[in-house]
Amino acid sequence: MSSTWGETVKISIFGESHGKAIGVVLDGLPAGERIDFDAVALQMGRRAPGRDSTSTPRKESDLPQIVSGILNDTTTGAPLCALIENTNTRSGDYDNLKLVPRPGHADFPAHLRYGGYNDVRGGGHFSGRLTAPLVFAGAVCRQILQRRGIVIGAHVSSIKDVHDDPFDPVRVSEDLLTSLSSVYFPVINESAKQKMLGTIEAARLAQNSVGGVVECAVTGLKAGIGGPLFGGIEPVFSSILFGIPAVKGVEFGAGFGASALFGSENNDPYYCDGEIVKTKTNHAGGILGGISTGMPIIFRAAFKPTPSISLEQDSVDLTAKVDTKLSVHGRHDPCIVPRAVPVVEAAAAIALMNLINLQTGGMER
Ligand SMILES: Cc1cc2nc3c(=O)[nH]c(=O)nc-3n(C[C@H](O)[C@H](O)[C@H](O)COP(=O)(O)O)c2cc1C
Ligand SMILES: C=C(O[C@@H]1CC(C(=O)O)=C[C@@H](OP(=O)(O)O)[C@H]1O)C(=O)O
Repeated sequence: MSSTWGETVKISIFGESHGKAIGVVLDGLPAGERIDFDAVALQMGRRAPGRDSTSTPRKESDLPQIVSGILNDTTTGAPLCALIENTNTRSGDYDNLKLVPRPGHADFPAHLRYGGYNDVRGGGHFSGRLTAPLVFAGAVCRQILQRRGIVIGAHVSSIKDVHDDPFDPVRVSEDLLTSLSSVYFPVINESAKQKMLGTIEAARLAQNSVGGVVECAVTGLKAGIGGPLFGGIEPVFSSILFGIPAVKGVEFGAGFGASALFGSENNDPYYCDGEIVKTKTNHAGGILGGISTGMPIIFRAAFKPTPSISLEQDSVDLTAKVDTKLSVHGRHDPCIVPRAVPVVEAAAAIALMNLINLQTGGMER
């Protein structure tokens, strides 16, 4: 299983949901970067399971143990390794799933791909739990970026058919991103959140699940970062975002909506703000030709509804090769989206560290 991503700053995520621990090795970080571990814990806590009825009841403290790469709260330049223990596993929930795969989860294709040797407990290496080390890595990277004026924040843009207000793609402020990125279930319009909570609770009570969209913005990225074709901002961001379990769509700026506009509507007209060239609109989401324009980066990631639901569904018995019924019992998120917000922000931070390449002086301190 290849769970390594990145070139200049490489992350390697290891572990399984019901194994002893999960973790990450971060390679290529600049040395001499002070890391605020309270700020790291804040991000880990926003994603951690066991919060309330919007999340899985599995409780984990998700406190990272630093194995290497940090001395006196400062990066040494050596690979940074962090371990996160699994303390609250209930593997009996998965006894029957080895033989009867859950529709919508990775059980069946993973069984074929790994000859039945994959760990199905808790989803094994396919589990959303593996986003805990991703958030750790992102929490480290975002501090290094923040020191250079780059701020990342996201909100729950929709849950099923309930929508939050969108970001203003031209004027999204650092202050808004900072406040969104410090809380669980961030929204711009609090009244939308109440409706979203109702939608998640109704699905949970009906033994079902719902999906939704996370919208993320980045400010402070200077113009001229990125490149054409495969090394551009969109491909680099997309490849890490699609690595997040349950992500089924990624769009930048006006995204799919741009396909329904005239060129005259979609093009973002330029103007001079003193010495700085800006655009009056930002359908491009701050990216043209894979390169930053200096306007805010805006993108969205769509999450499918949680696959493990207790409603009865059709499955198969892989040993007897007969059709059967399955209702999944265990501890699952009725909706992945609220916990996935810090995961999307983390993926953006790691992607940006690769695009900027601090080792060759991409952005001044
Ligand atoms: C933060 C997070 C939490 C998740 N929680 C659950 C869960 O409780 N139950 C579940 O069946 N899937 C959950 N998932 C989704 C599955 O891990 C995912 O659907 C599965 O690995 C199959 O991958 P795919 O949907 O990308 O094809 C979660 C994903 C994330 C990112
Ligand atoms: C533990 C976490 O979420 C888990 C993600 C997950 C899945 O299939 O993705 C299934 C559940 O695992 P378990 O059955 O062991 O409770 C969730 O609780 C976490 O995110 O830290």
